[in-house]
Amino acid sequence: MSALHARIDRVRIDGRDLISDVTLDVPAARWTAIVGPNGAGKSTLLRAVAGLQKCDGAVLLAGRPLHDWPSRERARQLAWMGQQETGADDLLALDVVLLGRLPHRPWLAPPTAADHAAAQAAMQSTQSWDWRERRLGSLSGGERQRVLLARALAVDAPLTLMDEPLAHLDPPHQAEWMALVRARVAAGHSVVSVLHELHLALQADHLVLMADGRIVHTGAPADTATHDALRRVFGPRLHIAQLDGRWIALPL
Ligand SMILES: Nc1ncnc2c1ncn2[C@@H]1O[C@H](COP(=O)(O)OP(=O)(O)OP(=O)(O)O)[C@@H](O)[C@H]1O
Repeated sequence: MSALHARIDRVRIDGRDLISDVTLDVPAARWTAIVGPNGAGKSTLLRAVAGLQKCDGAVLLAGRPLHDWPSRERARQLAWMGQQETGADDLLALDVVLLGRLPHRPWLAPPTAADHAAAQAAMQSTQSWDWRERRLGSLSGGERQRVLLARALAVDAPLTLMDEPLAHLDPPHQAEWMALVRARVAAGHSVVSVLHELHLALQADHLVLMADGRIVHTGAPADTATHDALRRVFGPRLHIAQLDGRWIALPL
């Protein structure tokens, strides 16, 4: 079964169709990367399938319509990491990560020892535990990103959607992020990430390529058809080659 299946006829904002005729199938226990040029509609699609953006269409989460899920259950099933999220700047980093545990406890109940343990494990896995007592707004872009990643991981949801999770991360932490994703997928979880880093997207299990509000190709990152589609969308200067057995893409 798919972790998520979406048929989106359109997303219309201010009289403009930002997404048209999209079918997105997210395989279970796999890492799916969504790529495409600026303005292609990647974030809009991710927000629509997460239920954060109104759309014409239907989204099935683990086979059940998204809007049929009781909200707390849905929040345990689907974790979200958005792009440039604001609003929690005054909170301590640890409290931000503990927000990820909210769906696991009754309304207004204080965090349990298990919640604290999950938050600590998540922060240690993103190397953000050291600044647990610092306010989110005082952190650098990359430090902040690692706290927000820890919050998404602390949910421990079967499906995690991440919009540009690598923004601001230095190369070692990009590699760490990929190892975290791999570990989650090995444990049976599903991950969808919108990425601009094509060299990392090519390490995913499944690639979704968008352009002009549509999905123009889906396939395995190693497939020649996927490479041809990437060059069609990003231009012939995109050089795709193998390095140490992995596919990389460079604009040359
Ligand atoms: N709230 C909005 N109101 C009007 N237009 C919007 C809104 N949100 C997005 N758009 C437009 O929809 C199009 C798709 O935006 P979206 O953010 O989904 O693209 P993207 O592929 O994620 O881009 P990027 O790679 O630059 O982040 C863009 O042209 C954008 O300007």
